[in-house]
Amino acid sequence: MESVLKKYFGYSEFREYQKEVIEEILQKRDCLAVMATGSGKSLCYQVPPLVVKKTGIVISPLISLMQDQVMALKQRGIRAEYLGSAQTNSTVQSRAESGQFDVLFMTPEKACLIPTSFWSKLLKVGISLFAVDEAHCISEWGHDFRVEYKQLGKLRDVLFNVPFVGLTATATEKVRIDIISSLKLKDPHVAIGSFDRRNLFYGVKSFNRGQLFINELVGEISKFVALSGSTIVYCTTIKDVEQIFTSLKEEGIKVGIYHGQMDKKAREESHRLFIQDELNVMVATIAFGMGIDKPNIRQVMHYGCPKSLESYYQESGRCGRDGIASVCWLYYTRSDFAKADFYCAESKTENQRRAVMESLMAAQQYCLVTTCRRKFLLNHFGENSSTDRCGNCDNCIVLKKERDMSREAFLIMACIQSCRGKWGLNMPIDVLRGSRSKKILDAQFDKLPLHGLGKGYSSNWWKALACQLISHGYLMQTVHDLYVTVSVSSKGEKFLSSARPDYQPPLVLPLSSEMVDDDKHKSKSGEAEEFKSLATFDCEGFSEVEAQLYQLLLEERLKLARGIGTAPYAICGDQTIKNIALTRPSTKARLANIDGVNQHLLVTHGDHFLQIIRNLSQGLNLSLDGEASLRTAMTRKVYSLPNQQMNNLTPAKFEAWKMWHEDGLSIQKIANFPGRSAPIKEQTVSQYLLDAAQEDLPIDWTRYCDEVGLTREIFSAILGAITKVGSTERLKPIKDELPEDVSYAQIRTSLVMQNRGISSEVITASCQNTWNADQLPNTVPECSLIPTSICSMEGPCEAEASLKNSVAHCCFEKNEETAPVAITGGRGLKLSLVHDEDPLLKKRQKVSTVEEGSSISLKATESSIIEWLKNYDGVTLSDILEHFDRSEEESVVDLLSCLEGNFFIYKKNDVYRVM
Ligand SMILES: Nc1ncnc2c1ncn2[C@@H]1O[C@H](COP(=O)(O)OP(=O)(O)OP(=O)(O)O)[C@@H](O)[C@H]1O
Repeated sequence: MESVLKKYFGYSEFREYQKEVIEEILQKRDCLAVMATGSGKSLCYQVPPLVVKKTGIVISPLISLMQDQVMALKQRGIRAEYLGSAQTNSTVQSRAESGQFDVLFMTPEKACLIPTSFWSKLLKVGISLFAVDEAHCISEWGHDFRVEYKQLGKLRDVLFNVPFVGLTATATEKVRIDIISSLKLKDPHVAIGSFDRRNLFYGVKSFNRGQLFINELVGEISKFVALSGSTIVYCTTIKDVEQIFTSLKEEGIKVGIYHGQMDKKAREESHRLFIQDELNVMVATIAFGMGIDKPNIRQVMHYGCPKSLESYYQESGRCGRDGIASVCWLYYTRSDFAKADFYCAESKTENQRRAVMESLMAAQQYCLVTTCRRKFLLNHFGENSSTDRCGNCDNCIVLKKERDMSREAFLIMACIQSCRGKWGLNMPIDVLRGSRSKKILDAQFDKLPLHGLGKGYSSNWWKALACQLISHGYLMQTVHDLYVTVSVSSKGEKFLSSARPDYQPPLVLPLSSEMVDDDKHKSKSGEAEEFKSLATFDCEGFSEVEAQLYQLLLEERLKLARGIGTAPYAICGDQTIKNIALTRPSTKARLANIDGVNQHLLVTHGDHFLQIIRNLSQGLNLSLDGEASLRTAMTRKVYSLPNQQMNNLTPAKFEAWKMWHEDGLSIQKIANFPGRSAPIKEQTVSQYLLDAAQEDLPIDWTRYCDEVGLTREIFSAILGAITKVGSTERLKPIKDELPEDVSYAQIRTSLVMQNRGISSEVITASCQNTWNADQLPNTVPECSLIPTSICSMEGPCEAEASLKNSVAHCCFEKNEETAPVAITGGRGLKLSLVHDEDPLLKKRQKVSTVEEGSSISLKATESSIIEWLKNYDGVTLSDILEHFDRSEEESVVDLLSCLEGNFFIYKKNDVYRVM
């Protein structure tokens, strides 16, 4: 699974829920995945076909959506196609039935109408899964019910034994049950993710219709586009779409238009241009909907309140699908809330009308809340938010002004009560504002003592206050067929009973933006200032030139995409480009290591990318393979070899020694020094230093032992193992005598120290390892067996002394279930102190077990490494070095880089695996 993920998608980690769903599908279990938009549901059906190498069928509701997905999959080297009315290639169906595609998309109509012979032929070659994307369309309770989806359950009997998978981003419990029964899912694995889109900022503003506001909006959008990229502006009417489109166009912005009255061709063209980044902004009605699969939309604006919170969540959720910070702004006017009649027009029953009204009320409430908007949204979808302040919505980041509104609250609540709770908000507010309309006179509300007492505030101000009182539980709304009434709740009654016209208990409430505007507490420019920071490019961790490089790389990706007629995001995501701008890889191996770089990208465009990175970095004076902190701290020096004769010291070794000895760099820093074509292993650097020592160059042994983690105890154990083995010709038998966590670097160091007569006294006593005395290997032999050079050392260290008193020939073997077990009496048994929780050690253990007894020295070649790696589920570099012990570490590392760069192998957590 993981090699498929890296090879085809370029990612190194699965996201939450992906792995479990894929594993269940591979076990042939039916699944239902309810995961937020952009959470990565597609991967759940894209990976299994590539793992089992059998076609996966995916039902998708829209041709445009299928076409975009096919385009993106092809860019990853995945054999994908679609079947549906728009498919002009007549060979697709016959190629599909012989299993020539990894992923085959179909409309529900096509899946139901295609002859059964198609399925039987395909079943013969094998079907890995039958996935139904946007599965909520199956349910009449869902917001996008599609009658053709209902028929899909029939295929359950035809595709017996094929795992069925339903995927959706929005599903209430009712819809979930409907999906399971309609698709006839058998004991499905249900994965329900969070609806929280943490990378999305939510904000709401009220506005007054008119060109003045549109100009302001256009200004905001152009600032945003210049910094951050794609924006969608959703409008509630075609008139608004046209007006905003024209204004943006006049401003010189690359803008597209999309609505239901355009002809199909024009709509498709608009869609294509936006997807391919040829347009920066799309102004559209919600007709520009479900088919948008573009992951790098950075902003979704709603010009007008949407009809429900469900549709708002869906529409706003189209931004930031790649996980990068993105923003969702909703602009509303009070008149948006009076559209119930319009939205209810198509509802036939009272229940349906009530549902529409309730949805609209929830959207209205979302606009008006002064508390955390994310929490409000999540609560609406039945999910609890872990915090009251998300820190990523306007209400959380802009401190709302608060003030005591007890008098105003008293007035409106008392007035609602006086009007006997039979009205919506308009009547009591008109009464408070002193209206003498016919309705008021007829009801004799002009006689009420409260009449005219609220003249000082606008009608919208009172509505905003009422909304606050609703969300704080003082007032409540009741939905009737086509109207809503507002009444005082028991909490409100309590407040009223403890208040008098001249005294009210304090009631401090935050001022919503409408109230602030009305109160004239805040200037217009003040508000613009507050939100300015949100429309900035998210350049965390970027220097100014790196941000420049990022923009240039985006342009290069666009050019490349144009050249091959695809969307830039299909080549690689924005996050991948960010990582490239930050690390500026100089070799294919380094490029391959970047998250999001897949094999197809590397093979097809790798050289081109490397060339661009090199040129652009050079132009901007940025080093390649950069690590910000190191890069600024130092520049790479060129060392020349001293004149003296040093047969075994190559320039690379000498350079490493100089960097360590003279510049004081650690082994780790030298290994990762920027400017290398690829980082070398720390073991390689430590070996270089040992080689330098053998050439009589001075080494600070105390510092060196500290860096390679050689303690006196380990040193002593190694000497013991050397004596026991009786030869230093090969390191493996010595290593086998030692605990797993003793490294080759430590063994080599001990050998060189032994050769050069360096005493263990040089090792700082404080350099302790974690072995307990009773865990220490009891391999220290009788003193007489220790080679003279060791015996000549000045006095044994504490550990050596304690070892001498221990029982000889006692060792530990790894017990899979429990802690290490002591086994006595064995001869030459392996000693393996295993930390059970460390999976890497387990892997090494597996390898060394297999290798036991092997005494043939092997040389590494590309094919021998691959062949050998095939036998294991993950092997570390030291395993490889141990196995191919006739090859120099440096050349093994080079070979591995090469294999990695060509996607034959991949590395994760320092473990190598075959693709
Ligand atoms: N494991 C992963 N690591 C990094 N990125 C990922 C991973 N899985 C998916 N993505 C990326 O996340 C983005 C959204 O994924 P995807 O299109 O599958 O979302 P989705 O849940 O299907 O959304 P929607 O409901 O809108 O269809 C894509 O750009 C995808 O490449």
